[in-house]
Amino acid sequence: MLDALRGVDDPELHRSVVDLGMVREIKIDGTEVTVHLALTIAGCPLREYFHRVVPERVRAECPEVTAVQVELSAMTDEERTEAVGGVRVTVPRVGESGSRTRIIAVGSGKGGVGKSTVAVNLAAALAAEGHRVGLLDADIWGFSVPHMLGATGRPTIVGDLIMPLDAHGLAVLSIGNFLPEEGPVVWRGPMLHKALEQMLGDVHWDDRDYLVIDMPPGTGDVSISLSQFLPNADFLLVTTPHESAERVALRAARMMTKVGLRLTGVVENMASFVCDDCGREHELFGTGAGTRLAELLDVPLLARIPLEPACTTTGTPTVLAHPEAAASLRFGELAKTIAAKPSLLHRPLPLFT
Ligand SMILES: Nc1ncnc2c1ncn2[C@@H]1O[C@H](COP(=O)(O)OP(=O)(O)OP(=O)(O)O)[C@@H](O)[C@H]1O
Repeated sequence: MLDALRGVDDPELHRSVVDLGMVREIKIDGTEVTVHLALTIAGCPLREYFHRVVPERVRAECPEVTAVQVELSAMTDEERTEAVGGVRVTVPRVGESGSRTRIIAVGSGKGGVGKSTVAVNLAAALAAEGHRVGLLDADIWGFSVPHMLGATGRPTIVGDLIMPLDAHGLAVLSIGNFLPEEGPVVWRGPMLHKALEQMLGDVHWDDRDYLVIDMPPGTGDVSISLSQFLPNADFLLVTTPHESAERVALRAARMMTKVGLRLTGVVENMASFVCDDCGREHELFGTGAGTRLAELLDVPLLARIPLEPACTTTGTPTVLAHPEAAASLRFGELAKTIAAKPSLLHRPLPLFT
């Protein structure tokens, strides 16, 4: 019976209820079974999940069982600390040596060029390729990821570990999940540094394959902190074809090298418009900006994403809502390009060092 329960995972901690020490008692009375589980938090929103999954699992493993009762209680503080402590030990923190999570930081010079759109769709496209992906919205002042993914709830906290939200198969966390809807963020450098440290270290990212980070535009305290926490991050710079965006992106790239971030490649967003009727691609805002910027920075132009009216849809990333759209196909190619290169160009920009 214990073996049957080994197949039941705590959906937040992603560990078997047996390994987490949640199984308190198993009573067998003929062909009827009662399982008592101690949950990590009282009033756990996952009660319904356990009432459904435990009987399913037991019946699948032991077909002779005719009835399964599930009783739930809550762990004590000490028991919870021990259970969560076990999770921490086996899962290295993101950015620590031993963590196999590849960090993809998505930044831009100017705001509004589609950095969050690229981060969200890249994360979803990587997940669609079968990778386990986390998405951290570090755009402290302009967070938009909760809205874009419909992940506006509050995260659960187990012991001192924060559980990211689940949205479309992505583990997601934004500063917006801790703040009132329209609340302002008035944080100075040291507070920001601490908040970011917590969002990387105290969140149960669970050894994901990728953690995509939506950075704030430009460079500043957040970029400096992240360069310290995550020196091996792959950094993608998003720009649009507009000359002004290109200039600002170039300046941002220079500043990034000064804080030690390493640029991996350029993504040109809103690069063109693909006509539904004739299928032709029109360069509405001029050509060559992404290529020029990539050449100047001596990094590859990783993708050119066309304008996509459906990109404004909120709640579901375009790659999932409209997988056939031209932009979605390019996001898919971008995900493949990134996944195909286990370690992209980890080196300082030659021009500016
Ligand atoms: N390829 C695209 N086609 C059409 N609309 C797009 C595209 N990319 C982004 N957008 C739209 O442009 C607006 C700005 O995008 P987004 O919020 O991703 O930019 P950002 O660079 O993250 O901005 P900020 O720095 O202010 O957070 C959004 O309304 C988004 O839906």
